[in-house]
Amino acid sequence: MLVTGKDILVPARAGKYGVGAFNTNNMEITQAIIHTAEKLRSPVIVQMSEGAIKYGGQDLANIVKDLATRATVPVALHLDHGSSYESCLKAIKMGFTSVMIDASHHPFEENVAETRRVVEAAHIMGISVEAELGRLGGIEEHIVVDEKDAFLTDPEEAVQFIEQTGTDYLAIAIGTSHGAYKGKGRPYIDQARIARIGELTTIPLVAHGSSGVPAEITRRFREAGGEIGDAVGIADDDLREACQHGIAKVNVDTDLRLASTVGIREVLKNTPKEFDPRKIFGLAREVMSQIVEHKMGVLGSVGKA
Ligand SMILES: O=C(COP(=O)(O)O)N(O)CCCCOP(=O)(O)O
Ligand SMILES: [Ca+2]
Ligand code: NA
Ligand SMILES: [Zn+2]
Repeated sequence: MLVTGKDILVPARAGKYGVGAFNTNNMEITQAIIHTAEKLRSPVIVQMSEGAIKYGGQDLANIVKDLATRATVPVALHLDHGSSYESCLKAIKMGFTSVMIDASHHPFEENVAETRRVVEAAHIMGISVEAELGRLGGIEEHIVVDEKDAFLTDPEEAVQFIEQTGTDYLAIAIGTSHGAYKGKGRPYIDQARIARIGELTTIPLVAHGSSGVPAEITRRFREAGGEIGDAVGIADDDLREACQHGIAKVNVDTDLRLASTVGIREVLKNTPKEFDPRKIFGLAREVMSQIVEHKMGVLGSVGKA
């Protein structure tokens, strides 16, 4: 059933488990996410960035909404990294049941003001809101936040921010970053900071940049002709621990990008005579489903629907 993000995340925070928020850009990715959630009896969030909306538009949103509505588990359709009030309202008009207003690159007061506007409008329409305080390293949706400017979320500021905005859940900067290159060795994640914010707040917390970039996937990626450097993602144990301290929404896009590319490259490499799109995209869907299954197991959302 199609529900709001709050319907999914409030129980997750209370139950100390994480719910995967997986980005989609086409039908096969959407099927891999929602069919796997049904198979595992797991709630799930399907999210579209502004880039995905540009790419798939209402067509893609309708595919997600239809699968979500017919799904036997709770599914929310979420706008990822909404860059403006207008963008959030447009997404709500398209049928999204959850929207992120990402104003975290603005000074505190501006972020509060922009977030409040979205919260007021979204709540009138029964839609829940994700806001962000603090900056991830790496490439943010609209700006490059280089390491020295990246700043982690201040726990006391987070309390103020939540009180002043009424946001339903909060993305916090805890050392993670978007993309396949999250650092050398074991990427840094500030568990003490998560725990502190979790102690001081009650709303669900959101971890961006949570792809694990599994070694098996990068090995297959190279093996099938792809080129990727020493990519590394967040360790499964670090994600598990973060969900014990208040992280309830866990954003994953890169792992699905890598998995779908592995599937496509392997078909093209191993069966050069193949040109049936169902074969070419079918293996990608299968590899992505395996990734979604693994992630739901790590986060503890299996059987929670
Ligand atoms: O936190 C994450 C994903 O983190 P990850 O990179 O670790 O998977 N996200 O919010 C996904 C961001 C995707 C935006 O990319 P496009 O604009 O190209 O659609
Ligand atoms: Ca941001
Ligand atoms: Na988001
Ligand atoms: Zn993100």
